This record gives sequence, C-alpha cells and structure tokens, in this order.
Amino acid sequence: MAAPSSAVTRIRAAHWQAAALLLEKIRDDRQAADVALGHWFREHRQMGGRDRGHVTALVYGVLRDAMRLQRMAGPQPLSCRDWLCMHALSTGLLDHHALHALAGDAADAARTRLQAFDDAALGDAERHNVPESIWRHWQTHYGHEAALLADALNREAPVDLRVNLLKASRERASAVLQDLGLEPTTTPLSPWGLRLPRRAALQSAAPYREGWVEPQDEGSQLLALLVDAKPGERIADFCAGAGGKTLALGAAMQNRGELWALDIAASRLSRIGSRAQRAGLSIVQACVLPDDAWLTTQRGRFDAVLVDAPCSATGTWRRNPELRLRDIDFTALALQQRGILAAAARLVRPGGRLIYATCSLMRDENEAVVADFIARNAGFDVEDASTVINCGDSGPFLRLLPHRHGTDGFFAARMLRRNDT
Ligand SMILES: C[S@@+](CC[C@H](N)C(=O)[O-])C[C@H]1O[C@@H](n2cnc3c(N)ncnc32)[C@H](O)[C@@H]1O
Repeated sequence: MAAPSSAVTRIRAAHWQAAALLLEKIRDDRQAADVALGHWFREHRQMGGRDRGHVTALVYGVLRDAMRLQRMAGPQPLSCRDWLCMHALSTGLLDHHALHALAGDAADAARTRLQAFDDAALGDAERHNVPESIWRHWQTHYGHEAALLADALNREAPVDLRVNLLKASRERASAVLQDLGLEPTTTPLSPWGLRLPRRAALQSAAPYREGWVEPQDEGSQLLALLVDAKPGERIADFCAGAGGKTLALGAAMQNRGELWALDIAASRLSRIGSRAQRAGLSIVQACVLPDDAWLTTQRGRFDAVLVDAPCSATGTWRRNPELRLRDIDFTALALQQRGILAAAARLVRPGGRLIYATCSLMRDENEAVVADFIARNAGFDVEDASTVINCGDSGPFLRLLPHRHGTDGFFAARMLRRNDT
C-alpha cells in the first residue's frame, strides 16, 4: 500500500465523521462513490475546497485499500469506521495518538488487529487490491502486466476534456483554459483531448458553459474516433446513456446528417437534450428502446452503429474504486452483451460499420462476445482497428490499458457488414 498523499495530513473530526458516513453509504448501501460525495458536498456547503479534499482522500484511500482491509479483518464483518482506522494506522496517515483523538477506542482495536496480522499472509490479489477471481483472469491474460495494470487502476485518473471542434479548435480552447490558470496539456492519443493537472470547478467556467469542452476520458474519445463518423452520415449510438459519446460523434459529423441516441433508460437519455444544445448540436434524436416498430423500419439503414455496451466497468476503477467491492455476474453480463450486439447489428446497412465497445478488462465481455457474434453472423468481418486508431498495439482490436496508455481501460472491435449481404 502506497504512502498517503500529502493532501491528507490535517484531518479533523468533521472530515473523519464525514468519511465514515460516506463509506457506509458506498460500501453498505452500494451508492456510487462520486454520487455519494457529490450529494454530501452539496448538503454541506460550509465545507471548503481543502475540507472536501481531505474527505475525498480518506474515502478513496480506503476504497483503494479495500481488499487488503477485508483480508486483515478476516471473516469478521467490520464496520466502515474500523476499516478507516486500520487504513489510517497501517498506511502511517495517522499515528495511534492522533487516531485515538478522532476515533476513541476503535483506534486501540485497530492497533491490536494490525499487530496480530502478518503482512506475509496477504495474497497478490489482496496486495494489488483486486478480487481474487478477477486477478486470476488477469494473470492468465496479461501475465506479468497484471500487477502493473492493477496498480495503475489504483491511482487517481487524470482530468481529461474533449474539445468540441464545432465551437473551438483545440489550440483556442487550450489558450482560454490557460488564461483561467488551468494549465492544460494536449492528450497524447486523442486529437480532441486536453488534460488538466488537477481537478477544477469547470462547471462555472465559460469554456464549459459555452460548450467548448466536455469532461471525457481520453479512452472514451478514442472509442468515438473509432466510429470514424463523417458529416452527412446516419449514425446510431445504441447504448447512448447520457450521451457522452453521442456528443463526440455529433461534433465529428460537424452537425450534419442524422445521429440517433438509443437506450433502454429514458432517465439517462433525458439528459442528452440540454447537453446537445450546449454543444451546438441539432442533429441528435433520442429513442427509448425497445421500440420494435422503430427498429423494424430502421433495419439496414445506418452507416455506422456504436454499441457502448453495459459491462463490469473493470476498466474504470481509477474513477470508481468501489466497483471492485461489488459482486459481478459475468455470465449474465455476457448474455446481455450478446443480445444487445445482435439487436444493434440489424440497423447496419450493407458496407456499414458496427463498433462494439466496453470499459471492461475481461475477455468474456470483449473478445468472446465478438467471436460469438462473428460465428453467428457471417455477413460481418472484423476490421483491423489500428487502420483507424493506432495506439502502437498489434491485433485487430483496440485495447486501451491504464498502465500503457494512461486512459481508462477499454476494449473495442470494429466490424464491417459485407456489401453483398
Ligand atoms: C456503458 S453505458 C453507456 C455510456 C454512454 N455511451 C456514454 O458514453 O456516456 C451502457 C448503457 O447501456 C444501456 N443499456 C442497457 N441495456 C440496453 C439495451 N438492451 N439496449 C440499449 N441500451 C441498453 C444502459 O442503460 C447504459 O446507459
């Protein structure tokens, strides 16, 4: 476990209490960490930026240490306060005296537990903060890189922005962000991306309000680039959610053509309207699935279809470290992914593109889904993704790995429907 960051040095009782309550919401009530923290800070506006930083560092510190804490606790279910104490003491964040002032007798119990535990008993999976079954899978498929991958997923993600080229060039957006003191640099792989060295209150900044930039991981930008959307085309974003990739596709299309945002979750789709408006996009239309009549009339009518499938999100642990605590039914997920891909493929015209993508690092959700699809659909061929995006890796698929590419973890396959089908 890495030494604590210097941001976490002056922890007060208010920070400690907040972190303990938030961990209960995240671990025990299964709330998403970013959502729980966001609500908390909105309800506790008296907390300044530094206080927020301390609370966030405590919560994320525990979540990035979760497998080790669980192992040290043994079969005994421990409270989140106990986890917090063990984390603070064992990482040297607080000494026993300081911890006692914050946590009372729980500090003594934590010290006793730590003294009784032999670190040599930790397995590699726990040391790298990965559930055992996923660790085994990564060892098989990533070999010695499994540890590098796990460690990269245990670090904080950078703040990436996508520049909306409909409104500003990357150079212009960068200059304006620089004037605001945000010190952007260009992302190495995406021609649309800027990276900030630290978090910023972006929502009140003019470049965001005016739709010049949108927060989006560089890897997500690369998935949208893989679609190679062109002005005038008809494109469907089959699992559009709140439209992160829809907006990127619309900008690539220069707001010309037809762009359909499809999803089964009306609540997520409902956010696209205002986001598209801010981005200056008028070509986006939304449709809640399943809509059999619509799907039937649209058969074979799209130049390209993007399937950004629901998945285990193992590639996003930098941003969502709590996900490693959740049980995942990989069999059910793979079935769902196969069903969605088969349904989306019907929309692709002869000669058109079908892009299957996930933010998963598990073969069952990625290569296996594509292999199954190709085996059942002779009319589609896998195209080499590196002809569109070259990240220096071999093989027909786009595989983005945090330790190699500095992005979230992603997988994508680009398939072409044959002209004669
Ligand atoms: C990975 S998220 C999409 C994220 C989104 N593309 C973005 O860039 O922000 C997966 C989405 O798939 C949607 N979904 C789940 N089952 C679906 C189905 N059968 N058909 C279409 N969308 C589905 C979920 O509601 C969720 O919004």
